[in-house]
Amino acid sequence: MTTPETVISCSNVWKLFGEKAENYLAGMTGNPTFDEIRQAGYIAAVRDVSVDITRGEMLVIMGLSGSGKSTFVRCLSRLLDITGGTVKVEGQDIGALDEKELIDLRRNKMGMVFQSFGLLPHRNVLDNVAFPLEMRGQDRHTRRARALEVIELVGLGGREEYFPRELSGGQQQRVGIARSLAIEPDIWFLDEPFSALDPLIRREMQDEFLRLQEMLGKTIVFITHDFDEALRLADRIAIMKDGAVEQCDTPDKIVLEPATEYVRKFTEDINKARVVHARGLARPINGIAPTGEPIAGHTTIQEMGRLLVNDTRDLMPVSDKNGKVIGAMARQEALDVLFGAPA
Ligand SMILES: Nc1ncnc2c1ncn2[C@@H]1O[C@H](COP(=O)(O)OP(=O)(O)OP(=O)(O)O)[C@@H](O)[C@H]1O
Repeated sequence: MTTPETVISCSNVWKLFGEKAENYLAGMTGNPTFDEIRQAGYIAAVRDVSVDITRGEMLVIMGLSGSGKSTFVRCLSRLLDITGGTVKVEGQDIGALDEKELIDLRRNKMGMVFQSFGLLPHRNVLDNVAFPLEMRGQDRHTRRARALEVIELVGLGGREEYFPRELSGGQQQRVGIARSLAIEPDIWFLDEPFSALDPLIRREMQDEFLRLQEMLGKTIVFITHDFDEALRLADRIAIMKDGAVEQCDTPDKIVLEPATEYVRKFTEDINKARVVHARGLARPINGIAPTGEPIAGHTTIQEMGRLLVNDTRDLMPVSDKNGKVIGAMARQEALDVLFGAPA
């Protein structure tokens, strides 16, 4: 098995707001809480965060308002300078880049989408999408061809001549997405891109987004404060509180094994059967392999509800997407997730 390649690596990242924050951080002893730091006159927007993001992964950052999500993601592209720690992008310490190198990195490797769509009102869809290519100095013909391609990709083919005011919120956000895709970024930062949309459109956009990701396989950091959205999209979820990451894990792990009381509270109202997959319950096979038809690892417990109830096996083999058996799932454990484990 090949080890996944790390694209972004954060080690002990701190971002404090306040006068001479570096000095305060350098003199800091122990592990002060968010409130203790505030009493000293600083806001600890990001507190000692270490996380690696691998190629093609979708990491969803979630947490309540003010927990540090946007600040953290801004540190990853050095839109904000960090107070302590290191952020490496493809092995390069971005704190060591000069202004020009930084602009090149952002222009060539990184795409960003924000909640406020940020479209240029006097430009039509085509010209909005082509804008970053224009900034790169590409000729008219090349930018038009690329813009048309991504407009098609996000499902807005035929609306190239429309102006933002003639589009719905969902369509405007598609333009925002197309614009950030135009430059073919390897790394994509999305800060609550769907939160201004009404629930139905939001769900449609999530489906659309999953479809796009299936095709493009980008490395994505996606912020949301909607847990359902996080569960639908994420390979891993990082839950932030007071600037720190409480847990960074797969959705299955987050709901099955919350690392802290805070995470447990976050997950308590979630229908676990909808989130947990067969692969999340699969354990390595010791001794005799279970028999019978394997369960596909990506099946949720909810999807296999009927099978679980009717099957008689204690242990069921679980397979990966190539059909290879990767472990065994105890049927009782899956039934406990389905019906809620007895207290
Ligand atoms: N420029 C700034 N100066 C001082 N404090 C700031 C600044 N930017 C953010 N903060 C503070 O840092 C903390 C984290 O803010 P941040 O915007 O990262 O949170 P968030 O989780 O993204 O919130 P939201 O979901 O509301 O966008 C908050 O306490 C905020 O008030």
